[in-house]
Amino acid sequence: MNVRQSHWPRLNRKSGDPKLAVALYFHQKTFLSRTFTFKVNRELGQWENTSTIYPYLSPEQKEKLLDNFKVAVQIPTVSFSESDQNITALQEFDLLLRRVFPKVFSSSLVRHEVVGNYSHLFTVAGADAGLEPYMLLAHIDVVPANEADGWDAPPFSAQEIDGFIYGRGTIDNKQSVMGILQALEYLLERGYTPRRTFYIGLGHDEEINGEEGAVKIVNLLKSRGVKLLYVLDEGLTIMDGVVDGLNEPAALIGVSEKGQTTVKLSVSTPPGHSSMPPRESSIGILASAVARLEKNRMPNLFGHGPERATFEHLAHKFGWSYRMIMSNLWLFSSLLSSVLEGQPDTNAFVRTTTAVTMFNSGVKINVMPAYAEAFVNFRIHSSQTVQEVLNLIESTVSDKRVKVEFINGFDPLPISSYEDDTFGYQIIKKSVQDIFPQVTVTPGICVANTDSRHYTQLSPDIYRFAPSWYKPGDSARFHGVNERISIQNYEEIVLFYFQLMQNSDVRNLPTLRS
Ligand SMILES: CCCCCCCC/C=C\CCCCCCCC(=O)N[C@@H](Cc1ccccc1)C(=O)O
Ligand SMILES: [Zn+2]
Ligand SMILES: [Zn+2]
Repeated sequence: MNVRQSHWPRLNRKSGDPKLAVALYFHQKTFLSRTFTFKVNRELGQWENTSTIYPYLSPEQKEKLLDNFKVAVQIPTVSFSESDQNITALQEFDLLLRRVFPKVFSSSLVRHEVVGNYSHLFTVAGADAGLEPYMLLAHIDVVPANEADGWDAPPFSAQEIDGFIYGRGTIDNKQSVMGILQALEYLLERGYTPRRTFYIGLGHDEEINGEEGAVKIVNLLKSRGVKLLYVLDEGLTIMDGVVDGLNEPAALIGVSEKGQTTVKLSVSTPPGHSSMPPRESSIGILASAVARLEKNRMPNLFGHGPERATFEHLAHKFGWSYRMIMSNLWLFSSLLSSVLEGQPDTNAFVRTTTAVTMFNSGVKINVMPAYAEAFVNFRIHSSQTVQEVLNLIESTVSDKRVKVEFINGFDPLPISSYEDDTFGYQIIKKSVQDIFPQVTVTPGICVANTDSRHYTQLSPDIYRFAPSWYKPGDSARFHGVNERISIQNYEEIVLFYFQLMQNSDVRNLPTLRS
């Protein structure tokens, strides 16, 4: 029997997962020499009987939450650069939050503080001060968007097309900002008193490093001696149809995020008349170096980081041909990793990526340029370090005329626990399964960075996930054109946070049935 039935009747559309553990031992030099366990979600035992408010939205609530979300998307809270943000929009956003979430801002249970001028910290007091608090994060700012790049609707219009709301921030990350507060608003309206204290941190500068928002919130919490049971921020999503051979949707909970480093390559040559050019120009030398970096990608490290666990958890969900490949990785690992490196999003999962993002040179068409520079941004796989990547860059560039300068960087983030007895991971997993019963939950690695990387001193268990649906073609919407979310998905997101806040109120996870 699925014991959750008694507490969440509607939510139990999925039957219990089968118990299955098959361990295969391989003897190759790569990760395949380690145990490869086909670990299927184990059904957890009896959940504590807390009084829960049923996750339901009335037609009026659906209409209201959509209106609120649209207005949020219409406010252009753009971070242009570290020194250029749309301050007026951030102020307007502050007023919006106060207007549309009256319960949150008036409840005696909620303390609201503005941090770093435009970020927000909410402390929601739990009835049992003995329980360790948790924290939900999201960010208000967005990257710039230009309609002329090919948007089907103006990027700050929140226009509705075929059941989708179009606009910058709809999946990065106003769906979480508004979804979290909307869920809390509805819970408070329905008389909810949390048992476990929780924090909500809404940063205003995530897209430009989070120094004024997340970093200041962390310092404030540290000064108060706060320790967090878990942290949940934006990050991975529900993947549907993105991975070849995987026929069911999978919610990937980011248990870590990649590191990154940016280097500047530059070449200086004597300037001169373009009618008597040297054999190689500064631009040509630099272009060759950049081309070598693009051509000689960083090694495919599939299996050396948490992506191995992703495939372990998903193995039983693949079609038979892929299952056979995964059951015989000693033979087929290079085949699988070459499939993964075939698409930009899955490629990002298996290696340190190389992105040439800026290239500048030249002043006049008949003057040989004295100087050329390029910036290359690397996102570092979990099993590598900044130093190792820098060494590989030097050996690939391998041209004394090209100066390689380290601009900034940080190593991949620690890997948070995703064990059966890890509170945060299991609560997020249960909340996903409550709202999305058709979805398999698995750990993953977040390929981009989030504000949560500033929280490592407050908690060892940091997760990066928001339940947006991610389908083929959607990778181009992040920071790209036609960013959008379906209306149904936004409602699901509100319900997910609604459920997460209540699920987090259990004192302990159920003990596992043997
Ligand atoms: C097996 C399946 C593999 C699928 C893998 C990949 C799927 C990718 C899905 C979603 C990715 C969304 C990432 C959302 C978070 C975006 C956050 C962001 O943009 N962060 C900025 C932060 C930053 C960092 C440093 C300087 C300035 C800003 C970023 O990382 O650039
Ligand atoms: Zn984001
Ligand atoms: Zn972003």
